[in-house]
Amino acid sequence: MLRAISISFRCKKLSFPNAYLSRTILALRHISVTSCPALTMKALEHGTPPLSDAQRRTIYALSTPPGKSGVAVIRVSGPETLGVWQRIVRTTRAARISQDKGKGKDVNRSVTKTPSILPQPWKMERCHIIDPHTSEILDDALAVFFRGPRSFTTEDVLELHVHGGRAVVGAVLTALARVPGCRPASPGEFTRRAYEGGRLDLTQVEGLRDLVDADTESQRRAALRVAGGEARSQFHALREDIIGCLALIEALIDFGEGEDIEEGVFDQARQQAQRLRDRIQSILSDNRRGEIMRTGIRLVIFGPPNVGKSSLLNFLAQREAAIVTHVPGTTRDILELSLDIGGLPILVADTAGLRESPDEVEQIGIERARKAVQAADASLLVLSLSDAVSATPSGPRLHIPAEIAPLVTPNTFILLNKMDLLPTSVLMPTLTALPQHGCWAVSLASQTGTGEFVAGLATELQDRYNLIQDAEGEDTNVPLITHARHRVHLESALEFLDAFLDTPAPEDIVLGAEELRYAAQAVGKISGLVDVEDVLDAIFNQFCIGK
Ligand SMILES: Nc1nc2c(ncn2[C@@H]2O[C@H](COP(=O)(O)OP(=O)(O)OP(=O)(O)O)[C@@H](O)[C@H]2O)c(=O)[nH]1
Ligand SMILES: [Mg+2]
Repeated sequence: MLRAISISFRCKKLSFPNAYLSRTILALRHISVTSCPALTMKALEHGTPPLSDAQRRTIYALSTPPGKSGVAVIRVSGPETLGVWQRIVRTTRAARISQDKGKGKDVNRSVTKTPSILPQPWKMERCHIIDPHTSEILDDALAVFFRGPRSFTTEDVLELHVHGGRAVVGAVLTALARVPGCRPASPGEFTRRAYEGGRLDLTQVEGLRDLVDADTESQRRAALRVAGGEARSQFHALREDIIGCLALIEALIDFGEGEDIEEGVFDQARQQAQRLRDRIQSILSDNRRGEIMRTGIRLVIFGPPNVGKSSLLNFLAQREAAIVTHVPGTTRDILELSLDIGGLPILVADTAGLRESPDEVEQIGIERARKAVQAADASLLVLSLSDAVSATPSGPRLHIPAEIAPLVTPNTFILLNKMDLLPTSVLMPTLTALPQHGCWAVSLASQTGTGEFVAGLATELQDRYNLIQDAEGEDTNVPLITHARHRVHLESALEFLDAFLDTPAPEDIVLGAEELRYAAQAVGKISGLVDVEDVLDAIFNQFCIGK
């Protein structure tokens, strides 16, 4: 139908004879009649061409998860929202008003018979939802009208809080489909309208999505900050400063130093660019903390066979996720689980025990385990305490098998398991000789020391990812970058600033200005201020319908 309309417009522009035009439109109508549902037929019978999706600008969707629930929220947004209210919402307020005027006796019975009255914006009202054709009551509900631009999408928005049964929701959605100008929303369309209306920038859109997806406390806190506009204002300030630097150079190009412009402006611009460069560099040197916190810290459990790696995974998951037997080489493939450890999102992976093995299948598993350790954000080496610690004249000494040693770094956490197998006389001096940080001794069989281990691991990870809260419970040293997309644009802004700083002397100032312009554009792309059409679909399509 869209194509039909655009062709007819083009025909008009080229001044085709009217007879030709009407034949074309008739033919196109025929196409739409054969390809469109009953609604189209009905519209044509009444002599009005059906509306295209683009024309039906008012969208609606169930915003709560489908299925049975106490309450379901249906959202409507767009220019026809008030029309929707008038057609399907009958408030008890309206009935009361008409009763006061002596036109009705019983408020409840007269609600649907009462003509609609305008909503009181931002106030929740008790109402009946009615079928616009039959006036049948579909539900006893609550409705709230948000008058644009003071709404989520910046358009008029209506929220219907109905009973969360499938039949109720289905009936209300069907009623909405019957209101002219309305169509179902596509995934993320409400948020996209909020973005297009200037209510949110792209970082806030991403923050909102992360908030919906947040599984742990740290993810929730980080997403809430971004959705609230913290990243938006910082990226905005950065872009403004680059533009300020560009303004100096533009002034030099237009007027020249010395005559109309005071001396030293070029040097001033260079110093400013250098400071901006350092600022971006320090934002980028965050060890990907923001991205890791959002997606989860990848922690790989590794070590020799039969030391209790799978037992550890099961303990952390609090269920029998992995197979545990006394046979060395039980685990072959990588088993990954998403867990919440001390409020941190952790993707824990159990791996095959590392050893020389003639078994082809086991060899593949071992190779996968090695690669997983190398690609991980953090790794945890599990050893059996009795095998790993040997007595030496200078005290107990930790022994790491030769095939595992290359994978161990100063950042590797160590868990010494099976401490129940060591006699107390040997255990006590061993425990006192262990490193103070990142090393724990436990018995997964008897669950001795496991509480200290989990708390210690969480603290170490919080330290490492620098997510420490201050006395007021606020996170300190919060990373600005939370998505790989931000990093890509900041890296290119850094390159443009470097290119500006490399521009030789004031002669090439025009080229230098161009570099600064690109740097500002790169930072602008993070917020969606320029030229980001290509990324919009990717970002909004990840939302569920109704968001
Ligand atoms: N005594 C004792 N036995 C344990 C402890 N933890 C695990 N085990 C036993 O050690 C054996 C091996 O445990 P797993 O968890 O399968 O060890 P794994 O490191 O995953 O072994 P692979 O998958 O073969 O690499 C099982 O029989 C467990 O019951 C412990 O703390 N003490
Ligand atoms: Mg195992």
